[in-house]
Amino acid sequence: MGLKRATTSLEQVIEKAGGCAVVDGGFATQLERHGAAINDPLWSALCLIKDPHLIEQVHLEYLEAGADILVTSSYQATIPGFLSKGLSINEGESLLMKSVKLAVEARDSFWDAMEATPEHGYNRALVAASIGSYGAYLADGSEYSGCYGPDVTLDNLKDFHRRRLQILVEAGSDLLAFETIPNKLEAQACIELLEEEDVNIPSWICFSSVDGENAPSGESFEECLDMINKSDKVHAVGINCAPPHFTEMLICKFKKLTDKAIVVYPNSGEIWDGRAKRWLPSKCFDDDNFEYFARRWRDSGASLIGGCCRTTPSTIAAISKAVKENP
Ligand SMILES: C[S+](C)CC[C@H](N)C(=O)O
Ligand SMILES: N[C@@H](CCS)C(=O)O
Ligand SMILES: [Zn+2]
Repeated sequence: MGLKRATTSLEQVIEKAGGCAVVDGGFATQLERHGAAINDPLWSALCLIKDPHLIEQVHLEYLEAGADILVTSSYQATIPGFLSKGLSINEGESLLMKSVKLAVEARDSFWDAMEATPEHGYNRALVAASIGSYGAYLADGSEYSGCYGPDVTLDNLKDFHRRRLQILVEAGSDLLAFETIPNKLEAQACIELLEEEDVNIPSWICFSSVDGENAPSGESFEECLDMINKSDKVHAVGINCAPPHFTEMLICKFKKLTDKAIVVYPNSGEIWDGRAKRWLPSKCFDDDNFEYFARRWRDSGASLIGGCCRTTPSTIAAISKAVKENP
């Protein structure tokens, strides 16, 4: 599944970016800054139904900020999620496709404009299809706990992810971004699915972390990465939507555990209240902190760096400046 030509493109984009490519920032965050109301079980995926133009606009804003990789709006977009809104399977599948098309269109129109601009300094971005964890779909904050209960099996998780993954690949994404994976079982489901579906575009698997040491389930990253290392379908592994204070420590840990590329895109440091569906203030990084630490993260061995929730295009501009202008 997927076009063979894309298999090396993640490595190429890293190389073209000078050894460290920039991932975009908080997607839902930027939708909200434009006024989108997403306090809903579908969260940012609600905009696929209500305001697709805004999705394209946010992608363009991250491209302008210097993102080499755009992550699609499909984090919390799932067929069961759309069904529970009263949509049909066909409509749900079309919305998933649309999440890729919107990012591809933004990337292509931005790149056409840049190619006509002398000395623009941008790279042609890749489109990474977001595959949010099962916990994201549950919409109860369990992507930060990994507690799916005793009834959720490996097969349940594979069934949950399978159709969305097929659609996102078929829609023409350049890579797959598994995001906020909170436990080993779900990472195993992702790996087995990549194999079973014979996915030929690259993918990364990002875990969340709440203690800066382990996966949220309490399972060690040693055991998670041991398993991931055996899969050649996974090109990069890392952490997203964890506090930035943990990032350097986790890069150093991951460096010892894998030869795969390391991807980090932390949130601002604020804490998600899954029940109230809002961010609680906590020790935070501002854009200057991101600029300073992004360089350290790169020097510690990360080759894909961006931001997650509560980061914005100005954060990504700061990261881009840090990692590209300071070799
Ligand atoms: C990355 S979290 C902030 C996304 C929202 C969460 N899955 C929820 O619906 O509560
Ligand atoms: N790609 C998603 C991740 C949420 S944790 C977003 O930025 O909204
Ligand atoms: Zn996030």
